[in-house]
Amino acid sequence: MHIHYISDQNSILNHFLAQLRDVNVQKDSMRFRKNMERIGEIMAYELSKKLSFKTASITTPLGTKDTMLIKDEVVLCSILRAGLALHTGFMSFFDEAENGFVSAARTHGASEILVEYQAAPSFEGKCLLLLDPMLATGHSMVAVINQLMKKEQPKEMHICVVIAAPEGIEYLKKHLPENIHLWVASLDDCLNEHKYIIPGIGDAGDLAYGEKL
Ligand SMILES: O=P(O)(O)OC[C@H]1O[C@H](OP(=O)(O)OP(=O)(O)O)[C@H](O)[C@@H]1O
Ligand SMILES: O=c1cc[nH]c(=O)[nH]1
Ligand SMILES: [Mg+2]
Repeated sequence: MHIHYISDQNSILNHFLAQLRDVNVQKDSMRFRKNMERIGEIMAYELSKKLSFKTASITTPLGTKDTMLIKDEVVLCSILRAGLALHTGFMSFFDEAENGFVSAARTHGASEILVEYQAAPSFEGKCLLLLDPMLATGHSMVAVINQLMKKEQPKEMHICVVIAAPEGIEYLKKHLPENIHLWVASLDDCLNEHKYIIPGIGDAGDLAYGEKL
């Protein structure tokens, strides 16, 4: 697996991550969603550097300019619910991307994953980006990928997460093909006994959309 840490250099990304984590700022769920979106935009920009490009000739009012434009067909697929705000950020940069949504529910203390809902376009031969802010045990991500890959194979797969636990990364390495890319904004310390990332941010879905029953 090729792992890319997008916060290995200090940048304004640190501010957005700090606000996501800060218990006082977290009370403002609109800011939480906005920061998730902004991190999606930054990650989309960094990831775009690894895509395939082709030359295009652009006509200006005064001449023409050869420019390198993205050749890959991009499909964005987020995991419900917490992936939605991140998805919005990616969409605002990959404006021609097709979009898919898959549900994953952690049951029995996060050891079993229910993947019940799937609405995704064909990604055969395309560049598939899987979006979820949290990679904790990695079980949700692997369950979703196994479900999606039953029928089709993308040309390239990029997993995009904001906060990752080392346990989740090890799980992906064990259960997914080697040629996958993993994009991470922050690598945190470990999981607690409830499979939450420490120090993490808490429950990303609840912080963005409110507590569920
Ligand atoms: O790596 P794992 O241990 O599988 O955990 C990560 C999953 O947990 C969170 O979703 P959650 O189940 O809380 O659903 P939600 O988005 O509806 O809150 C998160 O957004 C991931 O999908
Ligand atoms: O820390 C965690 C782990 C899983 N899901 C979350 O939202 N947060
Ligand atoms: Mg949740």
